[in-house]
Parts: sequence; C-alpha cells; structure tokens
Amino acid sequence: MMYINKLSLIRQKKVLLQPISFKIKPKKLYALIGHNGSGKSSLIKAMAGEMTPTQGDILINEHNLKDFSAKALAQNLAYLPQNLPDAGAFTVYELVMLGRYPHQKWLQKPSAQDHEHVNKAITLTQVEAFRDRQVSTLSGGERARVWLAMCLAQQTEFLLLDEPLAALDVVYQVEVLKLIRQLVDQRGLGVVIILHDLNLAARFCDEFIALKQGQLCHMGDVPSTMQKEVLQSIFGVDFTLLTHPDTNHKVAVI
Ligand SMILES: Nc1ncnc2c1ncn2[C@@H]1O[C@H](COP(=O)(O)OP(=O)(O)OP(=O)(O)O)[C@@H](O)[C@H]1O
Repeated sequence: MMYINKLSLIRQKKVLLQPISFKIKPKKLYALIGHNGSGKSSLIKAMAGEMTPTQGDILINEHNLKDFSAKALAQNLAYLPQNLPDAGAFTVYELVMLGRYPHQKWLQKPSAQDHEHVNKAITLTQVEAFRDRQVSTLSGGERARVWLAMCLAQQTEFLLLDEPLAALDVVYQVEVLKLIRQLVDQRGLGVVIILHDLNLAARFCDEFIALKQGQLCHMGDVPSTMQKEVLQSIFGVDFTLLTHPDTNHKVAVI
C-alpha cells in the first residue's frame, strides 16, 4: 500500500498542492485527472520522490519515502515522467536494461534473469522490431513504449505514469492500457496514470483521483465519477453522459 498523508507542495511562494491524503492499493489502476496546471505532475513527482514535499509524508508499505535510498525506491516504484529524458546513444535493449539496475550489484554483468525481464518487457510493449536501434532514432510513440518497457523491466509493485499515452496513436493507446490493466490484474501492481481522455480512463481504470487548483476535489470509482455534476465540478464545463452500446460504460462528451 502507498499512503499519501497530508502532502503539500509549495514552490516559489506558489501553492502547487494543498494538503492531500489518499492511498494507492495494489491491484488497482488509478486515473489522475484534472485541468492543465491543476497539480497532477507535481503530485506524481512527489510520489516518485522527485519533488520534496513541503509538508506531509508518503509511505510505501509503512516505510517513509524519505528514508529510501534511490536504489531501494527504484525496487519499489517505477516512474515515467511526462518529458522523457534524452536517451543519448543507448539502444532500445540497453535502455530497457537500465530498468534492471535496482536489482543488480555495482559493476555486475546482467544475469540471465535480467535478460529475461528485459526481453519480456520488450515483447509486452511491442518494441521487438527496434531492439537494436538507437532510441534517439525512434518516433515519439515508439520511444514512449520503450521507456514504458524500461519501467516494466524494473519489476516494481507501484507504477507512476505521467501521460504515457500522449505520443501514441489510438491503437497503441488502447494496447498500452490493456497491457497496464493486465499487469494490475495478473501481477497485482498498483498503478497511477495521468490521463486526459476520460473515456479511456473510465474504460480501463478502477478509480479516479481528480485535482482542481492543487486540491483533491474528487476521488471515486468509475460509476461515481462519470456523472454530469462530478465532471462539471472538476472541469467547470458541462458534459453529456451517454451509454456505450457494447460495454455499457458511461461515455462523456462535450
Ligand atoms: N517548480 C515549480 N515552481 C513554480 N511553479 C511550479 C513548479 N512546478 C510546477 N509549477 C506550477 O504548478 C502548477 C501545476 O503544475 P503541474 O505540472 O503539476 O500541473 P499538471 O496538472 O500536471 O498540468 P498539465 O496537465 O498541463 O501537465 C502549474 O501552474 C505550474 O506552472
């Protein structure tokens, strides 16, 4: 379990997050939603240990995040940032292998198990065709899947993904969400994913966490979130809710 306990963030006198408390359970997929600038990336960065909270604590399985070494944190939690770093001259295989570093000893050669996890992550994210290419030569969508593969190779209990679908075409958006759903259901991961597409979120996620101006304005399951009044209160615009004829899910349109 991951506990976010009265977490607040202030930077340059600006309140990015008001005190926020909630928990992330294993075997659950959480969609983090809200307007541009509502604080989603800041929250996920704090949860990943990339931004130090002004107040409050984050606990992973009862251990305070601030007491984890970088390596111990990376054994528990993988984070995919919104702006992917430059992968330099790394090939796809080499980059995905970096995801194994928390499980390796200093200067140790990758083990057969490391290679197995890397190959599996490459297959799951459907990037086998480019495994020996330099990451810098890939398209935006291909690159996004390679970075996701690196996170999967990390074999963590928690996964924090900041807009992982942004560069993907609609087919890969669905493929990646199906894959994440599978990891949640079969491997018991707890996953937080920032999504702007409410209907994809409603189709694949279990719970919504909604931010508005740095405040937690709503947290709830799909039926309690896909309501006209709730979406109005989060986004300040009127939605019409339809029922998908095949899945019976609610679909929000403007
Ligand atoms: N280090 C910082 N110093 C000052 N302001 C910051 C800092 N980091 C973020 N902000 C501001 O905090 C607000 C929230 O930013 P954040 O990136 O968390 O929003 P977001 O919900 O992820 O937005 P988007 O959907 O556009 O990615 C924004 O107004 C941003 O400009």
